[in-house]
Formats: sequence, structure tokens, C-alpha cells
Amino acid sequence: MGPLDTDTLLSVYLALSGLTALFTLAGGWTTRKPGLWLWSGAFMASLLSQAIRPEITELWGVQASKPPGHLGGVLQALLVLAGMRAFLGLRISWLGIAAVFAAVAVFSFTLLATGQTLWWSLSVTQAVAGLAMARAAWLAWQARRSGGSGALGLMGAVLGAAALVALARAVSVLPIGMSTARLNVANEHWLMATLLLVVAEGFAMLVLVNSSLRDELAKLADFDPLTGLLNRRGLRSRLERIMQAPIPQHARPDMAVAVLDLDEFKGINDRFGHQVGDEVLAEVARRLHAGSGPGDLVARTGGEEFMLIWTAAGSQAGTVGEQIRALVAGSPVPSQVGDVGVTTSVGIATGPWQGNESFEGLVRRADHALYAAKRGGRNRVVQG
Ligand SMILES: Nc1nc2c(ncn2[C@@H]2O[C@H](COP(=O)(O)OP(=O)(O)OP(=O)(O)O)[C@@H](O)[C@H]2O)c(=O)[nH]1
Repeated sequence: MGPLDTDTLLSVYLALSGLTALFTLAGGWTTRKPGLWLWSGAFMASLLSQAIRPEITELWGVQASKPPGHLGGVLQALLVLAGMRAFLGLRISWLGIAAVFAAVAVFSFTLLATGQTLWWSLSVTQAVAGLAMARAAWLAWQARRSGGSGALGLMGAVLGAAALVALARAVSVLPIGMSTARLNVANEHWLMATLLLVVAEGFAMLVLVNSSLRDELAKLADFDPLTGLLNRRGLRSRLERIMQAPIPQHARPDMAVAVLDLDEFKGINDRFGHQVGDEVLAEVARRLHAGSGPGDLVARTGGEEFMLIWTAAGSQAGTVGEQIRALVAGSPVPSQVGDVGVTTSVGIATGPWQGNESFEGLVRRADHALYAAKRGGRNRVVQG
């Protein structure tokens, strides 16, 4: 036996699968990310399928130990695919997975029972595993292309490579006109590539989980959890991005900054309770968001304070304030205690885009206008 014969490679494969299963299990446990449990199960499946081979060999002979190993590879790939779907929030067809697995299992065990060569079993199981991996790679790529993180691209590349290796292995072990010795050599080559890819898959999975946690943290830092609107920090960073866009200042339509403060909101809390107050805030946020265009920014900048930046208010700038007030006060907010009437005061300032300085100036003007609206009796718009 050489140092890199099939049995040695399978032992290394077993050890690496076990480690990857542990890492993904730890990842699933600590992050509660969907998909990681399935990925851990995927590597556990290939570990178990290799670990039970010596026992099966002892009981029923070496031939009988092969189909479980082959099927472990299929189960692993199907679970990697299911994990990818879960990670991306897609539906998983367990019936489809069971049907594919059962069909391949029946095929392998029929070959075993009828005394035919088990190279066919390896070839077919690797082909099925390759197709499942290719599907998982495709999903990762699609998600990357529709705005996902770079880690999805890495995952797609690694799973794509795993798919190619499995398919190449499926072809290289086809028992057509090749001696068993040559089939063994071909199998060992591709098995070695599979080993490297187990490590790469585990690595890509952890990178993917880390990057999605980082995205979540960034989201938490930029958004208000009650209303889902941007918070002050998120508003600022998005505004900076818009201001830095390479559009000449003279080509930008005027923008409007509106500062809103719900009227006598303390009274709503006192009369109906804090929870109803929260419902009102969430509904006001929904209305403000629904009433804004895709390029506009809507933020909750304080308890019952909101800020809207209409990035292309243009010639309608003068009427924007009244539209915003009507969005909030136009109809009462349905809540657990029935309809709750709510009004808002709005301070508004419009002007051209001229860098950060001018934006701060606009906000100051809008703030002063808001105080004037409150002083003037509330539920009104004052232009600053
Ligand atoms: N339910 C709820 N209430 C909040 C939240 N954040 C701030 N508030 C409440 O909002 C109220 C704001 O009250 P005030 O600043 O006195 O203003 P107001 O009653 O709206 O009166 P005016 O602004 O003068 O019209 C306070 O009672 C805060 O407790 C929140 O997240 N949920």
C-alpha cells in the first residue's frame, strides 16, 4: 500500500469531513443561521458513510461496504444544496431530495445484489452529487449577481469546482474498457481533489456566514428596529453617498428636507399605552415610506421625529410639505384599541445641492420652521 492509496485518502477525507462538520455545527449553534445545520449534516453524512465501512466490511465483505460510501457522497451534496437554499431563504423540497437519494440507493444496492461491478455505482452517485453541487453553485452565483456579498461569489466558485471534480470523477471511473488498476488510479486522483475541496467548502461556508453577520451588524447600526426606517447614522451615510455621486451640482434638481414631529404624542402614549404608541410610529413610518420615491430618504431621527429628504423635489418642492403632512394625518391609524387620530407638524426647507455645508444649513432652516409650526398651533407645514 502506498501512502496515497484509496483507503488512506478515504481516511483523510473522513477526518476532514469530521472537522468541517464540527466547524459548521459550531457556526450554526452560535449564529443560528439557517443552512449551517444542513451543511454540518452534509459533512456528518460523508463522515458516517466512511466511518461505518470497516464494520460493514467485517460483516458482509469489502464489496458491501462500497455503496454506503458512494451514497454518503450523494447525501452530502444534496444537503449542501439544501443548506444553500435554506441560507438564501428558499424553499427546500425534502420529497425531491428523498426521491433522488432513494433512486440512487436502489440502483447501487441492485448492482451489489446482482454481483455487477460497483464502479457504475460510484460513477452514477458522483454524477448525481456533481449535479446537486452545480445547482448549489448556480444558486450562490445568482444571489451574488443580484446584489449579494462577495462571499457568495467565493462559495459559488468553490461549489462549482466541487461540482466539476465530482462530474470528472464520475466520467473517469466509468468501467468501459479500463482495467481495475487504471480505474483505481483515476479514482485516487479525483479523490485527492475532493479532499482539498472539502477544506475549501468549509472555509467558504465560514466566510459566507461571517460576511452575512457583518451585513446584519451594518443593518442594525443603520436602521431603526421599530419602524425599519433608516436611523440618523444610516441617513447620514446614504446622504453622503448621494452627494458624492458624479452628477454636476447644476444638473441636480432641488432637494427638500422635511423635519416632522408628531403632535402631542405623549398624549397617545398616556391614553392608550406605549404599545399603541409603537403601533402608531410604525404605521406613520410605513406611510412615509410608501409615499416617497425610490431615490428619497426617510429616517426616524428620534422618538417621534422623522426626517425626509426628497432628493429630486425639483419644481414640486413647494408642495412637498403638505403632501407629507397629509400622508400622516390623512386618516386615523388602526390599532389594537381602534382608530387613533394622529397629526404632525412639518418644517421644510428646499434648496439646491451644494455639498455638505448647504445640507446642514437646510436642516437648520427646516428645524426652525418646525418650531414655528409647533408654536403656530401644530398640524401644519411651515416653510423655512
Ligand atoms: N410608544 C413610544 N413612545 C415614544 C418612543 N420614543 C419616544 N416616545 C414618546 O414620545 C413622547 C414625546 O413627547 P414630547 O417630546 O413631550 O412631545 P409631544 O407630546 O409629541 O408634544 P409636541 O411635540 O409638543 O407636540 C414622549 O412621551 C416619549 O416617551 C417610542 O419608541 N415609542
